[in-house]
This record gives sequence, structure tokens and C-alpha cells, in this order.
Amino acid sequence: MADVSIYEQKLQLKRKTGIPRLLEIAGTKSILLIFASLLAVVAVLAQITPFLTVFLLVQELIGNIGNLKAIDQSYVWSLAWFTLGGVAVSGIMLYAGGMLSHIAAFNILYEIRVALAGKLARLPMGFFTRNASGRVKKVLSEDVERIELFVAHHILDILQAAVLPVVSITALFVLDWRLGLGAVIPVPLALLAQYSMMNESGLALYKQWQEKLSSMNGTIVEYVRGMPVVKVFNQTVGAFKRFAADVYAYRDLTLHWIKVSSTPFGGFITLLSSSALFITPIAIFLIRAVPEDGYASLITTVFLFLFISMGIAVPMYKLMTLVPLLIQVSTGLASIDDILDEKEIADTQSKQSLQDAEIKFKDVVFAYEQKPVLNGVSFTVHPGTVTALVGPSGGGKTTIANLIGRFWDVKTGSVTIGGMDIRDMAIEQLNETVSTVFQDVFLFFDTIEENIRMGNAEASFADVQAAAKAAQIHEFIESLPDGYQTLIGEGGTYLSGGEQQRVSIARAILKDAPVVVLDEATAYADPENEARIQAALAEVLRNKTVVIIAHRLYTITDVDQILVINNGRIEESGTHGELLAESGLYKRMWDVHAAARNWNIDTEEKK
Ligand SMILES: Nc1ncnc2c1ncn2[C@@H]1O[C@H](COP(=O)(O)OP(=O)(O)OP(=O)(O)O)[C@@H](O)[C@H]1O
Repeated sequence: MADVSIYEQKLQLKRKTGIPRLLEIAGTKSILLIFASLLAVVAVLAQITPFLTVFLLVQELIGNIGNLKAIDQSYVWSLAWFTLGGVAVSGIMLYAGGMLSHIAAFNILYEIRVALAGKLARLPMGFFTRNASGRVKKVLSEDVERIELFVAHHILDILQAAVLPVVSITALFVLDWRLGLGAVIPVPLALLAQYSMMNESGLALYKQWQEKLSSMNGTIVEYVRGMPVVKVFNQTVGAFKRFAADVYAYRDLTLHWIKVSSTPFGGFITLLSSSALFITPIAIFLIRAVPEDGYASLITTVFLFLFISMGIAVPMYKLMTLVPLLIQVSTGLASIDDILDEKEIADTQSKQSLQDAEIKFKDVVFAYEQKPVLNGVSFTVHPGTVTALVGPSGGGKTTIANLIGRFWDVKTGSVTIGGMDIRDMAIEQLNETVSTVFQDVFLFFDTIEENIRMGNAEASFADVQAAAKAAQIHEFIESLPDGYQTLIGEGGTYLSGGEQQRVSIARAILKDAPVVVLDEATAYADPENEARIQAALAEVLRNKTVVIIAHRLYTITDVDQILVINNGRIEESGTHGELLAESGLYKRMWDVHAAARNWNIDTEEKK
């Protein structure tokens, strides 16, 4: 791809993990983030002004306690203006920093999504059958969103939460190191108390909790989606074992987590808010050592220390709550990287002319990961002929059909179309050459016209209509109030299974590819629908080179070649007549099939 973005190239590099990886991704937008961080630091500094001015004000008041009239009015006013200025600067800086971090975050979000979408387009189609679309959806929406949230908000939150205590403590030490010590002692003690939650086993427990939560969420979605089955089989929540098990497992782990974390967490919060406990004895000790005229000044300082040390607890607490977010972002990044690391399908880019539409399998061996499925399959589909794949379930029919569309690459052997190995063919050319009509029809939330136009983006409205007519769906579309402009899918009109099938056939007719791979639908076979679907199929298959996975043998008695696939091999091949004469697996299948059909007819007659 010529227009692979800088991000995409960066994303393809050897992976770091966790925060270094996040910073690596944020890399090119780091200028914005650095600026945002600087502004956040300035905002924090500005937030300290009210503390400082209150201190100076109290100092002025105590200094003139005997004669309040002597208070310098203009000094007090300047303190007030200074406070107002500090608050305003803090607000403006936070706003500007937030804007910059959001711009950076949304750019990063956009780039990661583009990189992922580009990657998905280059992955073999098999990736999508192997991976539940749920996983990709989760990564593309949830994980990427989480990164956006982290960059837009939490990086600044972490900075503020870290800078505020550091600046406060430094200021306190400069003012009086002894009281400063009193104010800072609770911090390491609090961290120590919390250590058991932040060490390896504590973080592992948190990760476990997250996994249980995500597993429970997955099961709940599955349970809701499977509700019709649950109801039909009269199952209760309890009977749906995995649901109950996941909910209990989540509850138990949460309770365990709360139990083991309550003491360290309680200690953390208590110690963090206990600075007065340490400052007061030091103050008492100091008061003994100062002369009487120094009391006022010391009391003001102690007052400031108590005031500011309280303010340290809040950001420290916030810092702790941000740690789990870091873990979430790291896991999200790892999921994104898992997809970016998937092996891509090699593409040659250049289109070459094909001799014809002949399909040839030569000694094809194929395995899904470690599971061998095809063991040396060879056959030829001559141009313009129809070959049917039949055989017992799990034999490898779908796998053979999918290999023609290069859902995966063969392990050994080759698949050629028109004399060219499909691995040497540009993906775009292969997609133009092969039309696959799936059993599961996917319709986009769009108009019927656009759903059919998926077959050929260049097609005119007249072409779309002609395809719909050939697919026996035109009349139905015209009967809808909005005709071809009817929205289908979620929130729009729902089509029956048979109608969806015919829309997908219209797509294939519009695409007009020389090779058609078809999984014959077993569902929606009410007589009227079936007759219409068969008529539509006859249209899509006219003059094409066709491979059809057949489930009903009576529909393929006229085809040019039947391949009987069993245990990943071609057990028999020939025409319907030839195979019946062989008295092998096909004959047995045919007899069972005929008996089943006769049984149907008999029962109809008896009725
Ligand atoms: N994506 C996949 N990952 C792993 N194994 C798979 C995958 N798809 C199919 N298989 C396995 O490969 C074998 C062949 O499956 P295939 O779907 O090709 O058979 P089939 O003849 O089309 O079966 P059916 O008539 O039931 O659809 C089966 O054992 C199946 O479990």
C-alpha cells in the first residue's frame, strides 16, 4: 500500500508493551501532548495561589492583631487580585491543555482505527471466520476508546495528581523543613500500607477481576442473544450453567478482592489524611523553642502546613485510582497489537489477464492451525461448467469452496484460476473474478438499492433494477412504500430469510464475476421461496464457472461434475448417472435422500 501512514508503519514495528508502547503510538503527536502537559503543570502551580494568599493574609492579620486598622488595604487587595488571577490562569490553562490533549487523543484514535482497518483489509478472509466479529469490534471500539480517554484525560490527571504533591511538599520544605517532614511522613507510610495491592500479586488479582468481569459480560450478551433458545427449551437462568457460573465467579472474586484490599486500602486512606497527627507534635516541640514574639508567625506557618498537607491527600488518592486504568490501557494496547501482528495475505498488486475461468486444485493440502482438513485434493472445473461438492458433514466442502476465494492459503499444492496461481493474482483481481454467495447474508443498514450496489459500485440504478429483476426480488422491492430507497437492517425494514437470499443473489448478478462459488441454502425452503431462489440462481449461474456446495442432491442431478468429499479427500467423482452406477458413497447418500423425499410425499398423500 503506497499510502501506509506513518502511524501504521510505526504500529508495524516490533512491539513494546504498556506505557512505553502508548508513548510510542502517541509519538508523532507528542508535541501536542508535551504542550498539554506543560499547561497542566502551570495550572497546578496556579492552583496553589489561593493557599499562598490565604497564608499571607493570615500572616498580615496576625501581624496586626493589636491594631487591625494598620492592615495595609492595598496589600490585601493585591492578594485578592492575585488569588483571582491564579484561579483564572489555572482555569484557562486546564481548558487549553484539555483541548490540546483531546486533539492529540482523537488524532491517535483516528490513526489507530485507520491502521486497524487497513490491517483488517489485508488479512485473509479466514481471519474473520476464525475470530468472532465480537473480538474485532471490542478492539476497534472499546480498546481504542480507552486509549483515547487515557490520552485525553488521564495523562493530564496523572500529571496533576503527581505534580501537586511534589510542588506542595517542596514548598513546605523550603518554608520549614521540620514541619515539612511531619507533613510528608504519612505519604511513604500510606504507600507502604497499599503495597500489597500494588505489588505483583495485587495487580494479578486486579487483572483476574477484569477477566472475570469481561467473561461475565460476554456470557450475559450471549444469554440475551440466545434468549429464544432459552425460552423454547424452557430453561431458567440457573439452568443456563455458564451464565450462573460466571456471575458467581465474578461475585466470589469481587468479595475476595474487597476482603484482601479493605485493610491496605483503609490504611492508605487513613494514613494519607493523618498529616495533622505528625505536624502537631512537631509544632508543639517547636513552639517551646521560639521566643514569645515568634508565636504568631509559627502559628501561621503551622496553619499553612495543616492546610496544604490536607490538600496532598486528594491527588495522592487520585493517583492510586489511576493505576488500574494504566493496566486497562496496557491490555487494550496488547489486543490492538495482536491484530496488527496477524499474518497478512501476500498481495501482488499487478493485474494480469487470465486464460479463462478454469479452476484447478492440484494436490491441495490444508490444515486449520494444527488440524489437517484436506489431504491432497486435485480436480478441475472447466470453464462454463458446474461442479457440485457433496459429502458427509465435516468432510471439507466449505473449506474447498473458501480456498477458491483465498480465505486462506493452501499449505502445499496449488489453486489456479485461468492458469494462474491465485497467490500470484492481485487480491483485487481475485475479488473481481470470484463471486461468493454465502449462506449467511449480511445486509448493511442502508437502502436496498445500495445493498444491491455492493456487487458493483459503478452500477447505474437501471443496472441495479435489472439485477433485482433477474434475482426475482424486484416486485417485492417495488411493493415496499419506499421501494429501492427502503432502509433495511436495524431500525429499518426487516426482510425474510428468502428475501435476503435474493438480495444477495442480485448483488452477485450485478457483480457478474466469471467464477461463482455458492453455498446452497438449506433454510427458507418453502416451495414458493425455493422456486424463486432456484430461478434467481439459474440467472446468476448462467455461463459461469460454478462450484456449488450442495445439500439437496435432487438439485444437482444435471450438473457437469459431482465431487464426493469425505475426510478431506475426493472419494468419488463423476456425473449423477456415473456415480449412481458406481454404487459407492454417493449412491448410498442418494438412496437415503430419495427415501427421505418419498417419506415426505407419502405423508403428504396420507394427509
Ligand atoms: N475456521 C475453522 N477453524 C478450525 N477448524 C475448522 C474451521 N472451519 C472448519 N473447520 C473444521 O474443518 C473440517 C471441515 O469443515 P468444513 O466446514 O470444510 O466441512 P463441510 O464438509 O463443509 O461440512 P458441512 O457440510 O457440515 O458444512 C471440520 O472438521 C471442521 O470442524
